[in-house]
Amino acid sequence: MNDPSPVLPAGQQSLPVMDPNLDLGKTLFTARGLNLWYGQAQALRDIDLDIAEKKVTAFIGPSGCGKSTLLRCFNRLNDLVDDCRIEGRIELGGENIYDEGVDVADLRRDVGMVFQKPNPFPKSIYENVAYGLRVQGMNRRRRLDEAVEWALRGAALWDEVKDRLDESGLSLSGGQQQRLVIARAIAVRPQVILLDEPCSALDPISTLKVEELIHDLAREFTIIIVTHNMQQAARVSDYTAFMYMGGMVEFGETDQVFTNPRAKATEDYITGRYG
Ligand SMILES: Nc1ncnc2c1ncn2[C@@H]1O[C@H](COP(=O)(O)OP(=O)(O)OP(=O)(O)O)[C@@H](O)[C@H]1O
Repeated sequence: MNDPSPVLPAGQQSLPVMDPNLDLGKTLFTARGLNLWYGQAQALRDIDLDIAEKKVTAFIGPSGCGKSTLLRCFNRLNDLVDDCRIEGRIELGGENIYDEGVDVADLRRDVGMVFQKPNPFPKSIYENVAYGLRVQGMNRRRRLDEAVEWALRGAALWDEVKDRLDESGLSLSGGQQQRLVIARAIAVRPQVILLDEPCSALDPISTLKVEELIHDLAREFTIIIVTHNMQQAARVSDYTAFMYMGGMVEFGETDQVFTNPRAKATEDYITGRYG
């Protein structure tokens, strides 16, 4: 019988996941030996991965391969899942974020997250963005005004909402809501923004706006994005990680992964042979 697993080309027993010539520049996260189980089911297997600072890294792969699970490891969101067990380490600034004593609230402030479906609070546009700043103790109106404007400009939304800041965030279109949520995430000036399929609920024009935004945000923030959309990964990311069945099959510069994949499984996936 032929090998039913497309993870490795026939006859190839192991493949260095990372391109040996890859130069990531400064790395922000270093994940080593990461394994994760939901109950008895293993969802991540021996993941080693470096995330470059102020670049966009995309996770791609077929449904259920573990992309969102891996993304949620970077802000310990999986801690909230009963029965989830994690082994291995992820270092941020030399410190293992899974060490006992790490303040998870601090970590999540430093590593913001935006989900698939826009989720503004049922509050005004202004208060949506000011929320995290108020939690941090910023109360002076002038400073809040400046920070809200900065975040809305950063999320490419200011011009569309500057005259309606007191209206509900829920009154915005889906694409505007997603940019509002991005403004809320960047307002507290995290180092990292995790994006879990941020465009999958958006129309093509809103998608384009958010993609342009991702590109601009990478000047200031480190971005990790999960996407089903391979064209999107190719358009927005500097580095791409291809996952399959909980494992990391290939990681490299996005151009290389899409034009000259090293693993046959990557090639099969990006040419649509499975997915
Ligand atoms: N909270 C959970 N409890 C139990 N199992 C889970 C949980 N979340 C994910 N899983 C399982 O872990 C595996 C990986 O799921 P994950 O959502 O990370 O994959 P994905 O690649 O992001 O998938 P998709 O592209 O469909 O969103 C799947 O088998 C999924 O059923």
